Amino acid sequence: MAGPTERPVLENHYIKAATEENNDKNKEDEEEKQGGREMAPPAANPIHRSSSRPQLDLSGAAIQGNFEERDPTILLPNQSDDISHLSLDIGGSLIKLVYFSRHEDRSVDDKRKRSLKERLGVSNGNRRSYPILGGRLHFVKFETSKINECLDFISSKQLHRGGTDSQCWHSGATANEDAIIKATGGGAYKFADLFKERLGVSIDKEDEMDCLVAGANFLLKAIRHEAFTHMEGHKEFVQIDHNDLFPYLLVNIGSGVSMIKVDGEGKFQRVSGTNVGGGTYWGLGRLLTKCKSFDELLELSQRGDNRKIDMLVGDIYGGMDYSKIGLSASTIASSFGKAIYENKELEDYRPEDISLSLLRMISYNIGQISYLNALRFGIKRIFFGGFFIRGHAYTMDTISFAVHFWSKGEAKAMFLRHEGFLGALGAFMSYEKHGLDVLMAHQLVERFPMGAPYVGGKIHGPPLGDLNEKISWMEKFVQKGTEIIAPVPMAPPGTTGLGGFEVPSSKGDTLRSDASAALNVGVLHLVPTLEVFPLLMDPKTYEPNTIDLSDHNELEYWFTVLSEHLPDLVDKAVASEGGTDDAKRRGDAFARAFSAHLRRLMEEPAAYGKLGLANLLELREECLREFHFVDAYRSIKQRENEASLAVLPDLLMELDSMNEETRLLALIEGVLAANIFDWGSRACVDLYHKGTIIEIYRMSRKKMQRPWQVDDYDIFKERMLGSGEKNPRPHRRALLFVDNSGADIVLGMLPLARELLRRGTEVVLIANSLPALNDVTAMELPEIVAEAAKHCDILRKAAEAGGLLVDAMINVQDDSKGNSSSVPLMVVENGCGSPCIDLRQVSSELAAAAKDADLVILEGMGRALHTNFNAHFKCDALKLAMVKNQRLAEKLIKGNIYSCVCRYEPFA
Ligand SMILES: Nc1ncnc2c1ncn2[C@@H]1O[C@H](COP(=O)(O)OP(=O)(O)O)[C@@H](O)[C@H]1O
Ligand SMILES: CC(C)(COP(=O)(O)O)[C@@H](O)C(=O)NCCC(=O)O
Ligand SMILES: [Mn+2]
Repeated sequence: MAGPTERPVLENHYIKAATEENNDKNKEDEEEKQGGREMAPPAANPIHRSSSRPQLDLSGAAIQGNFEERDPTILLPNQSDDISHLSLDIGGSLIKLVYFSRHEDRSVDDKRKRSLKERLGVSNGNRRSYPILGGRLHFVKFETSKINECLDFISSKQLHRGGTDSQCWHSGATANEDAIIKATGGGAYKFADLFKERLGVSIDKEDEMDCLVAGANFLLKAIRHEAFTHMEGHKEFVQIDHNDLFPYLLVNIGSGVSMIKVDGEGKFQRVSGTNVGGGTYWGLGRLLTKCKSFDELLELSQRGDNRKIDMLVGDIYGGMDYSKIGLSASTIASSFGKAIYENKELEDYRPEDISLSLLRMISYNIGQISYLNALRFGIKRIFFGGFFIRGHAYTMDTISFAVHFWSKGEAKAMFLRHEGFLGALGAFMSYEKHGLDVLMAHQLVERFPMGAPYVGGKIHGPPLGDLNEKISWMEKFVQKGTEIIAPVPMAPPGTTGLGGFEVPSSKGDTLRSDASAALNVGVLHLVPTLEVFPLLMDPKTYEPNTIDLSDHNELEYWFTVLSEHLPDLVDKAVASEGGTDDAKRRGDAFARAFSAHLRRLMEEPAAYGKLGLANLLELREECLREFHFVDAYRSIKQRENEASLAVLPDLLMELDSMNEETRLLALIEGVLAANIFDWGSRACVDLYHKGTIIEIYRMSRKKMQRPWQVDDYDIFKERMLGSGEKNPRPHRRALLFVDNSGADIVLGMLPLARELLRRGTEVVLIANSLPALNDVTAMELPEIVAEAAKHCDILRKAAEAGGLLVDAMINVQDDSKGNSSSVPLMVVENGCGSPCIDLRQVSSELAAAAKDADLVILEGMGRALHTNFNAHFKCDALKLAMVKNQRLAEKLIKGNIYSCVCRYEPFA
């Protein structure tokens, strides 16, 4: 288990200016060196989930001092980061820093995409008079006593140069003489001169309460899993209804405590506070225990027994309860009360016991005063923020217990994942026209890269400047035999027993070190182009995940599946990058990083927010991208596409020889059979050693017998072909969420698309924006369609009408010019880079394409089973998948591996 002892390792290898952004430049350098550009998919990365590459000017970069020294500093004298905005909250104990790094818009707006946008009515211009920028929000903190390190950090990242004034938020202006940084907290006044002197910037002071409230309101509205309850060691995320947020009581526990009644945006009143707060615990605790750090003090408390120093009811009542007024013998009657009558000195008490008594005293007191204020104003919800809480389970349990106890369960204590950053976020929001205030949950994606800077001080966020640094840092851990920990810290599992006034039964063993990033926050990606899929029946109640991993058995099972799959994935990833030594090293680092995430999540499943299987599968893809594996299954996809395209003409001929009814069934069978090509499934990968693609496809087709385990085919058939004489009206537009490359798309989904086109339905093929396993991407699909169209008039005309063949079809005789009657076939990216799809966050093109659609077809295990199995739509929906996992088959559909799902849900 990692603990504070890891700090020296971090410190040794930290390079101050080599920051996260360096990754991107470095990546480009590496790609250039390896000639990897041609291999990589086109530079267009239309959805900036993780692919931003702000440019750094590395010219003149130099290590100051000896690399072997602790803390070597790299200076980048010429680097002016693409516009950054910085805001600060300088408190009595800690400096909180929020900064923004911009995604550079690298999307290639090619001819095909432009025509698609026109067709779909997606405007490039924003509805606002100024665009909301895509980018990333980073959260870092420093101890206020180490303000110089904070200034070094700002200076090394040039954070003060981007945000010169509110106008340059959009213009990318560089430094000027009048640079201004928004800051709140007392230090904004106290240190204003120091900032001017050291960085040449002026501090624009923002009111602390305004900022706290603005920050809290933003988080509660825009971050989906921000607020949670924590009772008796159990953490549960709370869905906040935006229309029913106010009033609430905000209790910010910093050095001191503020209690603010919040009635709306900018509408609030500081109703109370207490001087017994985080500073009291840390200050008094330091004096009484001689602890050197806050975390040390907190960790001591976990091994303490407060009965040694607190006076309990039983101590006064001779071991008995005072049951008449509901006090048990073990209730604390008087914190530290035992010290008055025992003839002992400070040295006679264990620091562990003192720390726990102090923590309980302060937490109960704050909980109680908060409750009284909530009662005063008839408020039921209390949100607690501030770094006193530090994601520490015992602290939260104690506060929750107090609120619950005194309010007799009427009031609820809730906590915030960005607990200490409310003020800094609020200050950030006070920059005019940044657009943050109007961003909504669906436009924010939180990522957890290894070693994202989180904690300042000597560490300045782990030493992970460029990828090389990141890998060296991880290798050092391995050499030292220290377990690598995921970037997000860990509150001890099962921290408390009863909480409350009883002696906690277990307080956990170790407190995750601050050095590993102390809270449950990642890097917040702002992606203004994401939208909620408009055809969702009820976005508010929509939950993408079918499998909830908060069930420990479930988590354990999927953890094992993903762990066992790792070696094969690493092989493929390394091979996809030419099998070079560099690729092997990155592969190794990826495996360690992803394993660390898995371990971290096993210990605390809610560490990164609410965890579903889709999140885990996406995390794996993100982690691959983090280690610069652009497309691990590239060559496999290519090989399978080619093999499948070679047999497509025969399949089409066979289909065309059938009558309508036989053909429709054959098409659905074909989709289900071809969904067997899934490199994410252990069972399927084993299968691929036993035959060629075509052999496996044939075998799968042969076994495709109805009834399927879930079989709504007859209703679907009736909707498509009607019954008796009546010919039903064809669907206007079908959205086909396609899955895998190769046979799946070529022999399964494309023939189905062709049938829909033949019947007069517009078809939109929706594919991933970024690679994930062997899934086909929106970038690859036009090429595949073009190849298929060489063998098929229907596809060709439709693709032409859809603007798909603008540059892909060179060899084909065009006999369809002027044929305006053909129904278009389009390809649209979904905004994802995962085998699953969260329909709350899709590309704006997909949202636009959905406008006229009356049929949604979701294909594959990831899109139709792991996610969206229970999703309802405002149109007809067909979910098609082969279940390639025994346990899932049993659990979800009471079937077996290779059972099939054909679920049709007509819109009433
Ligand atoms: N690494 C740390 N160093 C010092 N105090 C910490 C640390 N982590 C958590 N704390 C607690 O957080 C409190 C500061 O919380 P914060 O919300 O930053 O308030 P302020 O704005 O007053 O500094 C400290 O008084 C202490 O109780
Ligand atoms: C990653 C996947 C969801 C991809 O399936 P697909 O959407 O391609 O049908 C699936 O392969 C999966 O759940 N794999 C893990 C389970 C296993 O290996 O059995
Ligand atoms: Mn897939």
